[in-house]
Amino acid sequence: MVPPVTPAIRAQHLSKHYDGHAVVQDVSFELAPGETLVLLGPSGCGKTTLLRMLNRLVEPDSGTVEVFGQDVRHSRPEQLRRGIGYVIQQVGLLPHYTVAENVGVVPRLLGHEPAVIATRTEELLSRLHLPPARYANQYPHQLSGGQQQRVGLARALVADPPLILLDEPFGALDPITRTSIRREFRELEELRRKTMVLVTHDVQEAFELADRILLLDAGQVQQLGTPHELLFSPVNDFVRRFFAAEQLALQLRTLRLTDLLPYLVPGSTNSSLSNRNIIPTTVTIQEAIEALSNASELTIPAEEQVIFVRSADTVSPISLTISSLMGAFGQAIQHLRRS
Ligand SMILES: Nc1ncnc2c1ncn2[C@@H]1O[C@H](COP(=O)(O)OP(=O)(O)OP(=O)(O)O)[C@@H](O)[C@H]1O
Repeated sequence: MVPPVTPAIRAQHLSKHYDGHAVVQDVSFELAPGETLVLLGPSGCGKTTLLRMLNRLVEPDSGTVEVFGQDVRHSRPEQLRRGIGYVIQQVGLLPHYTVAENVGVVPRLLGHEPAVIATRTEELLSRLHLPPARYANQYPHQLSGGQQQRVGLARALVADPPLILLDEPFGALDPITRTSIRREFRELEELRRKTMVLVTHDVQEAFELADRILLLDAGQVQQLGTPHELLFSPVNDFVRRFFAAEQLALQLRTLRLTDLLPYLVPGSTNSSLSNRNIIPTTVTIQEAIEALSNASELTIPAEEQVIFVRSADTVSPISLTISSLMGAFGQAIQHLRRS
C-alpha cells in the first residue's frame, strides 16, 4: 500500500477577530507538497491575515496549522520563519546592504558557509535575469521596482525552503512588467517543486498561477477548487458574480485544445506546412489564438491561416482556423454549461 503523503500545510478551523470583528472565520484547507494555492478575494476579506497565520506572524484565536506534519506552535516563530520563504509587496530590502548581502541574510543567520552563500546567490541572480557582475554590488535604490521584486524573490529562495508564502508579490509593478515577471516566475525551475501560497486580488493572476484557488469573502471560504471548477462549477452566487466580468478571458485561459477535440473536425493535411505550424493540444485556447494570429510569420499564406494540432491520441493532425477554433470553443462552453 502507498503510504499517505503528509500535506505540506494542514490548516484546521482557523479564526481571527480584530476589535470584535471576525476577519477570518473557520477556514480549513490542505495543501499537497508542490501545489500552488492562491488566496483570492476582495480587499479586506482576510487574505493577508490568513497567510500570516501560516508562519505565525499572526496568531489565530482558534484553529491549528501544521507545516509538513509539525504543529507550528511547537516551533519558535523566528526558527519557523527561517524555514519558510516569505515575499511581500513592499519588498523590504535593507537599504544599506548590497543586492548580494540582502539575498544572503537568511543563509548567514542559518550559519551557512560564506563561499556556499556566494555561489548560490550568484546562481539565483543570474537565473532571475540580474547578472551578478552588474547587480550584486548595487544598492536597492539603484534598482527599478521590478528588479527589487526579483531580489526579494531571490532572498526568499536562497535557503531553498520547501514552502514559500507570497503576499501580492507583483502588486507594486505596472501591468506590463507585472505580466512579464509573472511569466518568468512561472517558468522558474527553482519554483517547480515548491509548495506555494500566494495572495492576490487579481483574478487573471490567480488563474495563471494557481493549481487551486481559495476564494474568500468576509473571512469565509466561498469555494476551494481548481480554476476550472470555480469558473465552470461555481457553488454559489458570490463565486459566479466574482468571475462574471472577466468570464470570457478566463474561459480562454482555462480551457485547452484537448477540451475542444470532440468538437474539432479533422481537416485535410497540407504537406507544405512545416513542423513550425504544429502546436500541441496542451496549449490553452488563448495561446492557440495567439499562435494563429502569428501564423502569417510562418509558412502559411495569411488568407488560409491554419495550424495543425497534434496530440498523443490524435493520429492525424487537425487543421485549425480562428473560426473553427471559436466554433468548437462555443460548443465546448455550451456543453460545460449543460453538464
Ligand atoms: N493588526 C490589525 N489590527 C486590526 N485590524 C486588522 C489588523 N490586520 C488586519 N485587520 C483588518 O482585518 C481585515 C482583513 O485584513 P487583511 O489585510 O487580512 O485583508 P486582505 O484581504 O489581505 O486585504 P487587501 O487585499 O486589501 O490587502 C481588514 O478589515 C483589516 O482592516
